[in-house]
Amino acid sequence: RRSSPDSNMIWAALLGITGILTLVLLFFSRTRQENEPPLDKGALPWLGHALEFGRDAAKFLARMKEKHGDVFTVRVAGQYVTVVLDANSFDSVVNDTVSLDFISSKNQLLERIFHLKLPGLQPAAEREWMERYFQGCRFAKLCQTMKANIESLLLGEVQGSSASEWKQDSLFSFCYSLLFRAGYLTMFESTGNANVVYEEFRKFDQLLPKLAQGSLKKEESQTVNSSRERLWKLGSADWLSQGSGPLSWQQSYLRFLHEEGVGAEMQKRASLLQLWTTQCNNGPAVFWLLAFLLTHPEAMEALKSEIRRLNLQDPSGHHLTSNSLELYHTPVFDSILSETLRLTAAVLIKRVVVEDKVLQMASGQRYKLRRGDKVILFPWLSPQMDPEIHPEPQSFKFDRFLNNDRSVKDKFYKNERRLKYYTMPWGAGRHACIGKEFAIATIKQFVFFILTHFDVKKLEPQAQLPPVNPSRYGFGMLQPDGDLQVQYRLKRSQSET
Ligand code: HEM
Ligand SMILES: CCCCC[C@H](O)/C=C/[C@@H]1[C@@H](C/C=C\CCCC(=O)O)[C@@H]2C[C@H]1OO2
Repeated sequence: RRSSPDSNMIWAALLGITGILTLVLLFFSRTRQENEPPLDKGALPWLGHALEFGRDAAKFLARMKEKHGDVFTVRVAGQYVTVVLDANSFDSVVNDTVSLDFISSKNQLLERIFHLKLPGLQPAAEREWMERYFQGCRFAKLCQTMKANIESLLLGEVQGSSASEWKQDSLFSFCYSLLFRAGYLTMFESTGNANVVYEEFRKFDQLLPKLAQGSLKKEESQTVNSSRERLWKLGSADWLSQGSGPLSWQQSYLRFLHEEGVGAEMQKRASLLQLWTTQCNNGPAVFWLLAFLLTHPEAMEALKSEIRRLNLQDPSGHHLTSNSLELYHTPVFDSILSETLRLTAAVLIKRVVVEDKVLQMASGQRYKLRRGDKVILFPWLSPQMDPEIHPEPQSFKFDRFLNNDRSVKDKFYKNERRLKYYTMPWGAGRHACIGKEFAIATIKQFVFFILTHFDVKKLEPQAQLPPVNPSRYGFGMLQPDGDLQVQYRLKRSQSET
């Protein structure tokens, strides 16, 4: 069959265009330059490693570390991301506020996840406001109210059931729901319907990683949109028309935003951001801690014996208040919490390179970073799961952070160098967690109350920990895929009083 002159011309044009595109791609395509980290662009044009990264960031980054070492650059959806996994060199990332910027990448996420734009708001002013709130009298009041809410919600769970009757529940749902509701009543609306907000919040939270990565399916997108709308409505608080009582944390925050010139619509959206930021980690943290205790009897026994030694009473015979509980030395509990967070806190620390930078490694090596690229740390992989720092890193060892004399162990080494960052659940530098002390106080209150007032056991004695949901790597506390069935009841001595 003979082709017409027209189709010959079309073929020639197509070939020409393809040739030009190939030349342009070759010319502009990125190659590794001298003194730059190893470059791994992945097989897919433009997308690079985006799919593998999104599916399971921990697995992907571990594979790259195996291939390239502690520093490398990968292509992820058109972006070049340099990953730094040498904990001895973290300071040159977390302490650099000149060449590296946190805000622009955070703002992108805020817009995508919460439809939130706060152009007039100074991030430093907001952070300062929050830091001040989590100190002194207001902090003490928050701890007290949180303690009261935790206790009444926990006791509410067994109200009406007879003294020795075991109740059954799924541990993750139980912990997340209870801590969310206690946190909501403490910081947001003390008279609100925390159950309804929690149900909606979970739908949103479950899809948040996919929303952040832009990989939602159509029906998931609809769920997220309607959940977000409902949460905006449920969570909007009016700080102006309140009576004479003290403002809640949320109302004070909204008043602060108003004074900074933020309008009502963005205030409502910022409220949801803060609801997520302040409530998404405590429940999962307590779940993992209790799940480790239930699957490691020696850890449970060590903690119970520490609690018995405290006697949980002050010399005047009164039960401990939340403040005095914080004052007690609880090295075993502290070690168990650190070990829990080492295994299950998995935030990605991300910065944008705003001017060309030389990354100074502890080894003396220097790497050039290009403006416009991103830099990330993933402390879960390194230092938290590094076998040179923490032998048998996959195992839960309740005394990993204890010295032989039961004092807190804080000396860890890599390559004979003492590490500043041997575990990093709270982030580091100018953007580290603001609520750390409050979170620790809350987790301690919850765990101590449950162990002193309830009997708790696994439903199936042989049951193991559920696996991790791999889509959560990078988004704060990990969550399980599945759950752990447990039984609990009020302790005899408590039900008699
Ligand atoms: C186990 C519990 C918690 C863990 C593991 C945790 C962890 C973190 C981490 C790693 C960051 C920094 C993320 C980054 O560098 O991008 C962060 C930020 C933050 N956390 Fe926490 N957090 C917890 C609980 C809380 C609680 C209870 C509150 C408040 C009530 C809170 C308030 C905040 C706030 C406001 C920020 C934002 C800081 C900023 O943007 O500058 N966190 N948290
Ligand atoms: C999702 C963006 C909001 C950031 C708010 C705040 O600065 C951080 C709060 C962290 C948050 C960390 C989770 C995700 C960060 C996104 C990682 C990425 O850039 O891909 C969560 C609550 C706080 O601890 O864990």
